[in-house]
Amino acid sequence: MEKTTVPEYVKSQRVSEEKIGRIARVNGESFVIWDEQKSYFSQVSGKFRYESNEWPIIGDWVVHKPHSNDQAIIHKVLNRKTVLYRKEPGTLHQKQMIAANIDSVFIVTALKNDFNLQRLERYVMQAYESGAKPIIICTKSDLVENYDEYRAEIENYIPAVPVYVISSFDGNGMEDFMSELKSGETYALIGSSGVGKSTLINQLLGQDVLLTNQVREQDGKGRHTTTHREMFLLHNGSIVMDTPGMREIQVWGESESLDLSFSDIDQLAEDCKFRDCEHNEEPGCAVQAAISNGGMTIDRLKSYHKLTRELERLELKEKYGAHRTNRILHSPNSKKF
Ligand SMILES: Nc1nc2c(ncn2[C@@H]2O[C@H](COP(=O)(O)OP(=O)(O)OP(=O)(O)O)[C@@H](O)[C@H]2O)c(=O)[nH]1
Ligand SMILES: [Zn+2]
Repeated sequence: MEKTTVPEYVKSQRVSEEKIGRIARVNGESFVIWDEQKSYFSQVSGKFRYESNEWPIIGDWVVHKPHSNDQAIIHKVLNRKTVLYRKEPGTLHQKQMIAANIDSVFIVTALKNDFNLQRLERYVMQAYESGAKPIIICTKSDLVENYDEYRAEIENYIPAVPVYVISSFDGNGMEDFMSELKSGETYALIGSSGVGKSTLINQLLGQDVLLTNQVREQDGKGRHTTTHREMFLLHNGSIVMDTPGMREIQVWGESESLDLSFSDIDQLAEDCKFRDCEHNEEPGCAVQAAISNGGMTIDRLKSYHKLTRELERLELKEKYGAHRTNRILHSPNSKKF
């Protein structure tokens, strides 16, 4: 039976003798909570259901009241430290909360086939957006000879984000990567389907808890979609979340997270002649100068521009609604993206 330790930022929200626990599994309207003594199956209270327009999400700290040995009612969700979002499927710009109170997001990519620097960069933005720290993990190093070249390419393209290269098959890099995991910290994995997220979680757990694609293929059932979200306690006391539904890339958010993931461009831009330099044709542009003298690649600037435009578009949508925005964006005078 799993239990957990309540951190200070959560304890400080406790009123008198309230019991605090953490949502460790979400399956529709059923939850599993871990508290400091034990775990409970639980549901939200009638009042919560009536008054709140948001359901608890995986990783949430909640106030709960046990009503039997293994059952409890959830009364309140406590303030979240970080929230990981995705775009609501089938909508243009609605955000859906996926997971809460994550310390670091593992951005998982597989070497060789899945490798795409721009896509990685977007995942990094998504992580910054959540408030958590991004960490890049390249899996399947056993499939390539030159994995250090891949690592160098990423480190060069996305500075200031740690990169780990691992193989769940031959164990390469695993020790180094596992030393990154700290007791009491919460990690979520995101990345495309098939990159090896479930395999990695099984490795970390030391047992096959999650079904991997390989198993699904072997048992003839093919791909199946996991609908529940769950977190796992590792032997060293850290927590890893499986968050199905984080497979696709979406971009949204505020320009602030753009600045964070493009800190290199940001830094150069301080020397641009104009404060509002867009680093195109402006005179005295330090970013263009860096490109000329080989200090930065043109691709990097291109993806910066692309993301800037996507974010602007999103902000417009949020401001005016999709219908109006489409008209603005598709009017003959507007830039096409
Ligand atoms: N060669 C190699 N294959 C791996 C490695 N890790 C996972 N795989 C294989 O890659 C396939 C996909 O792995 P999964 O762990 O199911 O991938 P996933 O990211 O969880 O996929 P979804 O659940 O669809 O998101 C399986 O066939 C694994 O056996 C690795 O380190 N090396
Ligand atoms: Zn400039």
